Amino acid sequence: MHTTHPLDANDPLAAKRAAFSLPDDVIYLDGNSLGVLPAHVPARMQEVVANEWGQSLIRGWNEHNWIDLPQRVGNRIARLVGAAPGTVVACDSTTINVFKVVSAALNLRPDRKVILSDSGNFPTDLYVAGGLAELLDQGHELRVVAPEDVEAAVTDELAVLMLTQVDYKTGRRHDMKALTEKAHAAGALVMWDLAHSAGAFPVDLAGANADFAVGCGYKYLNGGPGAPAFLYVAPEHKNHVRPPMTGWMGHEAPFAFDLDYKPASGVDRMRVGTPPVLSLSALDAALDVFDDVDMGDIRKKSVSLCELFIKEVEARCPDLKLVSPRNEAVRGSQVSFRFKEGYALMQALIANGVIGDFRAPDTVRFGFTPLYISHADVMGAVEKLETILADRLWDRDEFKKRQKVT
Ligand SMILES: Cc1ncc(COP(=O)(O)O)c(C=O)c1O
Ligand SMILES: Nc1c(O)cccc1C(=O)C[C@H](N)C(=O)O
Repeated sequence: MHTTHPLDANDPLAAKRAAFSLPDDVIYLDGNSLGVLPAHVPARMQEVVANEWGQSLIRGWNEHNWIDLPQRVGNRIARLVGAAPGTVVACDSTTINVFKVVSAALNLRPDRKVILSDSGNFPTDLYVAGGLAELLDQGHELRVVAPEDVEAAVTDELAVLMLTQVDYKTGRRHDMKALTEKAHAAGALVMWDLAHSAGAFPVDLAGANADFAVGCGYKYLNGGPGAPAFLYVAPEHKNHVRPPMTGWMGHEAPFAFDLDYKPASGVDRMRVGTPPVLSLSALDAALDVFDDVDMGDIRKKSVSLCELFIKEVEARCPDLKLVSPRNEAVRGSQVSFRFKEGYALMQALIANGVIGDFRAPDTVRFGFTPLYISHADVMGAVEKLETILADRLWDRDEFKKRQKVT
């Protein structure tokens, strides 16, 4: 196993690894699916559970300002995705936020009926948009084209262009600014799913003029399994959108217990019910690791890690075929390869301490999270990969048996 690599010598993020609790015997290349536990989070959670909840009880809503956690955490995420304060709220799951945002966007384009997306989108986004079109029963259509055909498919029929910036399987990255501009020129609104972008590289929602965005709290933001997600509404829409879920936490005065619904001003109207204080507190604490980090440094190191991985795998594991873009400019922070027995290969890798994941039918996927992964880890992972392939260690029944969650 490599313990040092020359490219790690001047890494401005090297010290960050100590801020995470990583098992010693694991090279973790799956932070794009579930981020790593920041080392200070357990103590913070102990404090929240034992003192905030345990001692303050119901008084905690005021004493610890639990009620504003969605905005406070939202504002911290806003900084990472190039959004102004007061435009992001941390709430619900990404799936639910897709529903809320697409519905609100359709409502702003009542004369148009087409939602355009691509076949590289994460299925939940497509399921939700298709389901919403059915539910509305007003003739809406979800149109799905190949990722490379999106630009040409933008027409003046579009109400909403709904895209995930980084393809979860291949790591291919859409040009957010160019596609947003194109959609706006056609009179459409745009929603970006930043699940594989937020915390992975600099995102500039305001600079791209995006209308809406959603994203996950448990991937590169390290908020823990099932962490709350976030949503963004551009300043020009945030006081006009009509939320589809008119819950009391999106009301202008929830504690007036008024019988009539009046939306809160700003992005708060997209909140629905009581915030999950424990999970939001974990996400809030986890975001501390970004406080003194330059997202430009994260991107620089991410590119370097991905380039090294691609170069070494292609040189040493010729049976693997690269599916990610070779050009870093159109790639996120993950690298995928195709291998016929990809599932068994990934299980063998995991059994040997290298954790990535598998996406059907034949893709092995490796996420590179610069806050806690080094170039030495990349070399260590490639070495295991090379041995497992050379010795056909994947070719065992135990590695071929599918698990419930892959
Ligand atoms: C791009 C993308 N969008 C949405 C989701 C789903 O989010 P959730 O299951 O947290 O609602 C995921 C991953 O699960 C994803 O990768
Ligand atoms: N959310 C997940 C889960 O609950 C279990 C296993 C994986 C996930 C994921 O996040 C998958 C992920 N969005 C992906 O990019 O494939």
